[in-house]
Amino acid sequence: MSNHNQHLHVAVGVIRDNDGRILITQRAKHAHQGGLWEFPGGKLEADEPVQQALARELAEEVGIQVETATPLIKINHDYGDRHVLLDVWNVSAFAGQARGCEGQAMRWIDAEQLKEFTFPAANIPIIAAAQLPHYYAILEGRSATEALDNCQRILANGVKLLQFRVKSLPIADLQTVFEQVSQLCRQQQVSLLVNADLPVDTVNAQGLHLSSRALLACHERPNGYRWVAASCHNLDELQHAEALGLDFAVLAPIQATASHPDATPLGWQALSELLDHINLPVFALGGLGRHDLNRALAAGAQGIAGISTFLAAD
Ligand SMILES: Nc1nc2c([nH]c(=O)n2[C@@H]2O[C@H](COP(=O)(O)OP(=O)(O)OP(=O)(O)O)[C@@H](O)[C@H]2O)c(=O)[nH]1
Ligand SMILES: [Mg+2]
Repeated sequence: MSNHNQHLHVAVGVIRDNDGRILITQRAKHAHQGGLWEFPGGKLEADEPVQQALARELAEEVGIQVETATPLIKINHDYGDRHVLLDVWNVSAFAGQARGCEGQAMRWIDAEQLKEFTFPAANIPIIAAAQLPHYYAILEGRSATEALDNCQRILANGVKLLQFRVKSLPIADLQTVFEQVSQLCRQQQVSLLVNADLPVDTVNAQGLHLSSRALLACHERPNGYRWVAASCHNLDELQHAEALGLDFAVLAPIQATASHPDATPLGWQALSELLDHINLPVFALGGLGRHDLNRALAAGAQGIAGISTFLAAD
């Protein structure tokens, strides 16, 4: 029987142990995408809820009992012979000792090692999502002193992903602040993305964050960065970011915000509907706080981006 145009809904688990390592297994040689590495999981049965399928598949394939699972990302991918909806969950607590119940090879690896293994094509955004944290802080400041102070407050809150969006400073001050922020980020293993008018040769940042205008002017992914992200406000911009192969996007505004009083908020429902069409980790931004994380995850987002919410003490 031909599988052509088959639509499969698949429950997939990114399982983490107490050290934050991730479990990967190798697909059987003769299976679809055989021999490649994967995150354990499998097809939903008729009328089976996705979380139940996740628990069943992870028990069958790697012998664990899921205790805590939160949504990570949904991927729609067409392999030509079949269409898959990969419904991917972070499994942060489980009982039992993982083992390859079907005789498959299995490894526990650090998130940064994921790129050393070959996964099916659909997994590229899953890997980015698994490597990214839930919070993305945007650093602003009206003076060098204020920017540096804000940076220290953000890092003290445990943020591991930071966008440098300091504008309107004399170039010499901007460069000095950038150097100081860079150094703090290196010391504290924080990934830094630059969204500022700095001369390219002074920017030794790991990442680049494109404004929506810069995104639309790009025809290919900028070279040489560990992370490239973009600010988006609608489906067109999100699709452009995905087509360029960017690592993630920020979508705004979700709620009303004092910093952009004229912008119409998208709301949670529109966020969720937009994300159903996008295979990219997306942070929700605009009028949100850290307490909105679960709501953002339920809508299919990677997490929360923000400015002021990361300045306040936890
Ligand atoms: N489990 C899993 N499946 C993936 C991943 N990436 C990906 O493209 N797939 C695709 O999702 C589809 C379903 O997965 P599966 O073969 O694990 O389904 P299953 O466990 O129910 O297999 P079975 O038919 O042997 O019972 C396959 O076409 C597979 O290629 C991944 O990371 N994990
Ligand atoms: Mg499977």
